[in-house]
Amino acid sequence: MRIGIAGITGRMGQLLAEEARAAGADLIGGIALDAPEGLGVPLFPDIAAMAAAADVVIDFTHASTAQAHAAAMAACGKAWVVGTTGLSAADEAAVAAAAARIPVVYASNFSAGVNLVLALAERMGATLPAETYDAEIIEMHHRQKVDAPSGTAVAMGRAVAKGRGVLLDDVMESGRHGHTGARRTGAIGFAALRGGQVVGEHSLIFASGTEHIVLTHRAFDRRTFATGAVRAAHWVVSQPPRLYTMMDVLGMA
Ligand SMILES: NC(=O)C1=CN([C@@H]2O[C@H](COP(=O)(O)OP(=O)(O)OC[C@H]3O[C@@H](n4cnc5c(N)ncnc54)[C@H](OP(=O)(O)O)[C@@H]3O)[C@@H](O)[C@H]2O)C=CC1
Ligand SMILES: O=C(O)C1=N[C@H](C(=O)O)C[C@H](O)C1
Repeated sequence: MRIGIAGITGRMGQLLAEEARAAGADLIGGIALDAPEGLGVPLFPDIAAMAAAADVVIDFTHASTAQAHAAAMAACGKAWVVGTTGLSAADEAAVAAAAARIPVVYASNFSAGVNLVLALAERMGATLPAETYDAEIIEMHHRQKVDAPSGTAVAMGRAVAKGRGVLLDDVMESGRHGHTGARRTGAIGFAALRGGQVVGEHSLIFASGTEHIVLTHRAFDRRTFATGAVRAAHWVVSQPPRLYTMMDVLGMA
């Protein structure tokens, strides 16, 4: 299988290149915003040129690329694994539109552990009444991270909202500051911390007047995301056009 990597110079891109090779794939090269000389892998001028030479493109770049990459991938007709976070509603609509023509796995987190937490989060949302259990999500990441709250935190919030039969957009309270008033019943709260080189930590808290339940996931090595994304690439390349998640790849959907 021929894999191309969008964002090959990045923290994730470098590990994706290692993991693609370790999994026996043919790493055809990558693209970056401003790649240095002597990277040791072929660099393509843009995603369309790379996709033309690949069977599947793994994309961990920046949200600003999402709409252009979606259009280029749909036109090329190749499979696409998207790990970029911080996508707007319009960006996500563009990814979904591309998935009408090509198979796409789009996931905010490719670790198996987080995807199990997402399944549990939906179940807890469905089971624990919103009137009694306040849902709050805390995440911490490295100082270089550019989007907040993290894609994983948003996915956790969406899972809880789905379990409660509401839309996250209608109940999200993010980054409280100043005279906020009392907490709204049924709100799902978010707090984002940034510092040092934290790979990724997420806690989902359900707090009632008499008990707290906390689900915590800690990633110690971002290789867990890279191995998951390469696994998704091997899986998606033989799937029909559709928008898939990592839960589909893991057989948890
Ligand atoms: N879904 C998941 O499991 C995970 C998702 N992520 C997400 O992946 C993304 C990348 O993270 P990370 O590797 O830490 O970030 P980095 O900043 O380390 O790397 C970003 C990469 O994207 C490239 N890039 C940026 N803008 C463009 C552009 N316009 N066109 C082409 N390439 C571009 C950069 O190129 P250059 O070096 O030239 O600037 C670089 O190669 C983030 O959105 C992050 O949240 C991260 C970890 C896990
Ligand atoms: O930017 C990161 O590093 C990470 N981003 C993803 C997210 O936004 O959830 C996944 C992981 O937490 C690391």
